[in-house]
Amino acid sequence: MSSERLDEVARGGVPDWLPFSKIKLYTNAFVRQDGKLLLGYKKRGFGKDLYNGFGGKVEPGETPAQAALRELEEESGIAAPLEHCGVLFFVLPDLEQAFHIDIFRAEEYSGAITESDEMRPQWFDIEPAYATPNAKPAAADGSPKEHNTGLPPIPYDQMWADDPFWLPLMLAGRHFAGRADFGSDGRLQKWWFGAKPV
Ligand SMILES: COc1nc(N)nc2c1ncn2[C@H]1C[C@H](O)[C@@H](COP(=O)(O)OP(=O)(O)OP(=O)(O)O)O1
Repeated sequence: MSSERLDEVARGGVPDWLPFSKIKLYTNAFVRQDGKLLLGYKKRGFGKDLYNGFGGKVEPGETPAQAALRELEEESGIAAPLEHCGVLFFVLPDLEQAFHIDIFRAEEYSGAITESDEMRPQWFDIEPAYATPNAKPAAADGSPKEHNTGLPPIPYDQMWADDPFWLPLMLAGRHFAGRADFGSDGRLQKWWFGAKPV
């Protein structure tokens, strides 16, 4: 991401950021198509039982973009023309390492979506009203709105607590960056998110 200033989108929590002694590089990739967002239900390991994009550690000798393509294929069976759209940094109290995560997105894919040992892929509705957490779909006259896709909404209540801050930015086509520090209860304890001006 360029050094252009970001507009602050959200900030909150306690005064001080958590310390960390090591940074590990990760990726996370999101594919959307025809009003749908593909997420994976994590079946094991870190983030088990949460929905997320497809991603993991950047291996030695790989660029983040190469790692993102590899992880997407390994975890969901598909290939996609991924574009970099954001950077996130997370610190958890019980982990020595901090997470530096390059986020990628694509609007098309090839191959057959396939469940892996790690992830069970599932499509969700990204009807604009659902792009923000807790939003209820409504027509212009206020009546409940039919879904075009018939799919469930993005399951923010089964995702990491940071996701409601930046996922809507990604869905809106913004470039973003942010940091979130977690408490030992799994809740956010301090956060900041920003996006490139539109
Ligand atoms: C702490 O907050 C987080 N929020 C979100 N939205 N995503 C996160 C957070 N912390 C980690 N992640 C992402 C980063 C990666 O995409 C995955 C974790 O990757 P994993 O540990 O599964 O890495 P792999 O290389 O696939 O692991 P294996 O060794 O099991 O193959 O979560």
